[in-house]
Amino acid sequence: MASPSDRKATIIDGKAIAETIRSEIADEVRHLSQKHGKVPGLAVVIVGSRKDSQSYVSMKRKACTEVGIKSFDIDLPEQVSQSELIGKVHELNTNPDVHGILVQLPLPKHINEEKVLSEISLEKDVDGFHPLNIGKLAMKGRDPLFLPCTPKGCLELLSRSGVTIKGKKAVVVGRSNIVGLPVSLLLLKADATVTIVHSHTYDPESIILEADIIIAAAGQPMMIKGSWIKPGAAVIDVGTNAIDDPSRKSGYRLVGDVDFKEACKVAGWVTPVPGGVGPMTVEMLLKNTLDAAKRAIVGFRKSL
Ligand SMILES: NC(=O)C1=CN([C@@H]2O[C@H](COP(=O)(O)OP(=O)(O)OC[C@H]3O[C@@H](n4cnc5c(N)ncnc54)[C@H](OP(=O)(O)O)[C@@H]3O)[C@@H](O)[C@H]2O)C=CC1
Ligand SMILES: Nc1nc(=O)c2c([nH]1)NC[C@@H]1CN(c3ccc(C(=O)N[C@@H](CCC(=O)O)C(=O)O)cc3)C=[N+]21
Repeated sequence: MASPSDRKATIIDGKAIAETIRSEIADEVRHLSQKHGKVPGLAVVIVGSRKDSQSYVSMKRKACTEVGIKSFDIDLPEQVSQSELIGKVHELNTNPDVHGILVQLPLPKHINEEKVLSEISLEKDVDGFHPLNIGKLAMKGRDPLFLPCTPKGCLELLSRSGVTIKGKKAVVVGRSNIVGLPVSLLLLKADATVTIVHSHTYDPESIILEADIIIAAAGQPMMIKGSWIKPGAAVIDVGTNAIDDPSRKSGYRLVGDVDFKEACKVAGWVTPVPGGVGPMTVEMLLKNTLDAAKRAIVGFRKSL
């Protein structure tokens, strides 16, 4: 008889799934430009010079170029004032060649994130971070124009792996505006019973242990041990944490919020870090930009 330690989870290959989606998007972009003579445009705004933000932004810009989306690069200095940044957003709102606008987070402390995100035109909010888009996500019977990219990527990974959500117990670890909260709302819309664990939760282990689906987005390296996972559960690891690793040239490596090795022995499905949710986030951004361009160019309407 197989002992629990022989159990082998299916590793969800986010990178491969993202590549498939990328070629579908590239085909659609080509089709759109042949038929209408216009290409989708994405403005990526970065303020300051945080290393991690710069690396994420360059990944997004490179991905755009690869599928034929025109990337508008807006690099602003750390000291830029809130009103200058909002002025830039307004300019992009009225530029007909720009179909999507992304303001990379976090912003410097002197800038009010919510104020800036609220100024992005709803039709161009490809990050899905506009308060009205999030509000609609939270309400029954309302559909936001765009779903936030990381949460949308998590659900896409589940559905492409054949994991159903309806009626399942889902536990989300983290409640941030960009991941934890919207992914909880999406799971709820998909008819899961959702519990949210955060930094004040008493005994997170026993709550997580009940989950059929775990979404880990706490930013705590390898916090979730194998013994916290119900055998057969689907584990989606959003965490992207750099930890010191002197054996690497870079001096660090990326780990998730889940102990991947242990999870592989217990879970039914598990996503790796890197190569899981991260590449899907980028793909969902391209997809949202394509949808925004279709709406603007051919008046395409799609319920999300
Ligand atoms: N792969 C991808 O595409 C993306 C990956 N990420 C990664 O996901 C992780 C989360 O990002 P983000 O949501 O922006 O992070 P935040 O720091 O904004 O939020 C973290 C959340 O986790 C909760 N939390 C922190 N520590 C614990 C703990 N010990 N137990 C339970 N809950 C805890 C916090 O609780 P409280 O609210 O009480 O403070 C908070 O709600 C990071 O590693 C980030 O790098 C983020 C975006 C995209
Ligand atoms: N306005 C805004 N929108 C965002 O979507 C947004 C943001 N701000 N701020 C920061 C977070 C973080 N984020 C990631 C995107 C891709 C990977 C990704 O592709 N990761 C690769 C590894 C990348 C590497 O090797 O460094 C992977 O997991 O395989 C990770 C994290 C988007 N974010």
